[in-house]
Amino acid sequence: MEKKGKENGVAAMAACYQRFDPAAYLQYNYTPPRADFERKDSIVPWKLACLHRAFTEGDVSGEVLVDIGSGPTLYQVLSGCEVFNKVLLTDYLEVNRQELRRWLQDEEGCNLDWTPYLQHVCKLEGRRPSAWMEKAAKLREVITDILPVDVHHPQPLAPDALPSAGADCLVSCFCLESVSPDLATFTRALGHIGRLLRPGGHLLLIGALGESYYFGGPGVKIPVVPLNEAQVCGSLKESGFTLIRLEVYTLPQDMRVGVDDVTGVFFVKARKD
Ligand SMILES: C[S@@+](CC[C@H](N)C(=O)[O-])C[C@H]1O[C@@H](n2cnc3c(N)ncnc32)[C@H](O)[C@@H]1O
Ligand SMILES: O=S(=O)(c1ccc2c(c1)CN[C@@H](CF)C2)N1CCSCC1
Repeated sequence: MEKKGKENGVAAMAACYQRFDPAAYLQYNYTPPRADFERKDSIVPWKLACLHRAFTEGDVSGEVLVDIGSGPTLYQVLSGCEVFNKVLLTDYLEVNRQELRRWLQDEEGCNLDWTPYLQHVCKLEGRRPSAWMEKAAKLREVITDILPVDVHHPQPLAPDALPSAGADCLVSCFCLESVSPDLATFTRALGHIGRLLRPGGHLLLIGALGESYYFGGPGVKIPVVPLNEAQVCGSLKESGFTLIRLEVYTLPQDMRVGVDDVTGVFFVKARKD
């Protein structure tokens, strides 16, 4: 794509996000019936189990974990907060950073109660579900910053955001494909965030398969670059990552409720070469 076209696509995407509504987004994706902990085939326990295993199987360690494109959600770091003593959350929009700050500062006005997610991860860790308050306190202790990020910039974070060696681990969920107009831009963005990671550091990536749009609020239809597994693997290789594990979840028919056209979800654990 010639340079002008690439910039236009990214600019158009940024314009869509000016209408993103964190409260609606949380309601569409993170409350029942879509987010159901009781269903055996539910996506939310699957995602939390993928993250729990990835963070606790012994090869992931260090000081600094960065979540790229956090949005208004915290589930991404519920397992990682027990492994890293410095966790950075990041997002492009101030409205999302404000939502995260409200939870972090235990203020009124949060748009989602994360207790069921905290309790579920405590169960995965073999702790009693009532330990969720301790986990919430741990999160509030280790999340040291909530920063602006733009994955389309070669340097997605402010220069002083990370130690010179880079982060030890990155996690990113439903971000890159949701902010990229095409596969080349997705791959470029993956390369940009890869530069935030030290060599040998780990990337945990969760994303949508086969999705071409989602609603980021009432009437806020946001385009998504539809991906398949082969394209995800190709982009990882092209961006200097070695794949450790790829897992795929296929959405049950009744989970396809119109807020998006996602058909499946991938989980990737990879290591930076
Ligand atoms: C689909 S949401 C994913 C939110 C969350 N990680 C999750 O798992 O639900 C995509 C997020 O990407 C953010 N975003 C939009 N443009 C971005 C950009 N250029 N760089 C980084 N993040 C961006 C949006 O603000 C939004 O929070
Ligand atoms: O956790 S999910 O896999 C999920 C969670 C978030 C998103 C999607 C899917 C797909 N569209 C994304 C747009 F970027 C956002 N999930 C989909 C099934 S029901 C519960 C929510």
